[in-house]
Amino acid sequence: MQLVVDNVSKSYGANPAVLNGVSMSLLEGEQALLLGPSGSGKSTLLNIICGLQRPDKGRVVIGEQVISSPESKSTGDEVRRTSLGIVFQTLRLVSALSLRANLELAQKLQKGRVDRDLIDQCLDRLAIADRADARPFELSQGEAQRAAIARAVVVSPQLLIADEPTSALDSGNTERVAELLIEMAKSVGAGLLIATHDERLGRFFSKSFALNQGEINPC
Ligand SMILES: Nc1ncnc2c1ncn2[C@@H]1O[C@H](COP(=O)(O)OP(=O)(O)OP(=O)(O)O)[C@@H](O)[C@H]1O
Repeated sequence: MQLVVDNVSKSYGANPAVLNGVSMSLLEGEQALLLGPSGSGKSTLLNIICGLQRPDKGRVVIGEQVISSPESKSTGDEVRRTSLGIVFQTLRLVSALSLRANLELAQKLQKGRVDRDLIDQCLDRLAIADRADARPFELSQGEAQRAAIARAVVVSPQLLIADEPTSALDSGNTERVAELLIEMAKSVGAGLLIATHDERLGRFFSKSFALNQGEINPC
C-alpha cells in the first residue's frame, strides 16, 4: 500500500516549524529509514502518518485514503485498523495481559478475529514463544521490544511503522531487531518505515530520508 506524505507542516506554540513542508513517499511493500537527531520531529511525522496527530498544512495518503489533513477527523481510525501496524517508541503493551493476550487483543481490535497460527509463527520468529504467558513487566527490555514488534505484525498490516525500535538496545541487539523488522515486514508483505537517530541502521536500507530543521531530504 503506497504512502504519500504531501507538503506536511506542523508547529507547536514554542516550537515553530517542527515540520516545514515535508514530502516523501513509499511504494507498496517498500522499506525505508527516517533518520534524524533527537528532537528533529521524527515522532511528530510518524504520528501524523498514522493519523494520530493532525498536520497544520499538507496531507498524508495511504493507499487511496487520506489518513491525515488539517480537516481530518475520524478517517484515520479506519485506515489504522485495516492497514497499519505500529511499534511505538514507548511500546504501549497492556500490562495486565500476558504477551499472548496482548497479541490476541490487537488482532480482535484490528481484524475482528484471532489467528493463533500467525501469533505462534511470529512468537517463534521473534524468539519469544517461551515468554508467551509472561506479562510485559516480566519481560526483559529486548523481549518487550520484540513483543511490541510481534503485536504490530500479527495484524498483517500493509504498512509497518516503527518509532525508535532500537533506542534501548546495544549494538548487537539493534542489528538483530532491524533485521527482524525487515524480515517480519516482508513475511506479511508490508511496507516498512523505521524512525531512528541511529545511522548504523542505514546499511540495512536502500532508501533513507533525513529529517533536519523541519526539512526532509533523501540520503
Ligand atoms: N505535544 C507537543 N507540544 C509541544 N512541543 C512538542 C510536542 N511534541 C513534540 N514537541 C517538540 O517538537 C520537537 C520534535 O519532537 P519529536 O518528538 O517529534 O522529535 P523526535 O525526532 O521524535 O525526537 P526523539 O528522537 O528525541 O524522540 C521537539 O522539540 C519536541 O520538544
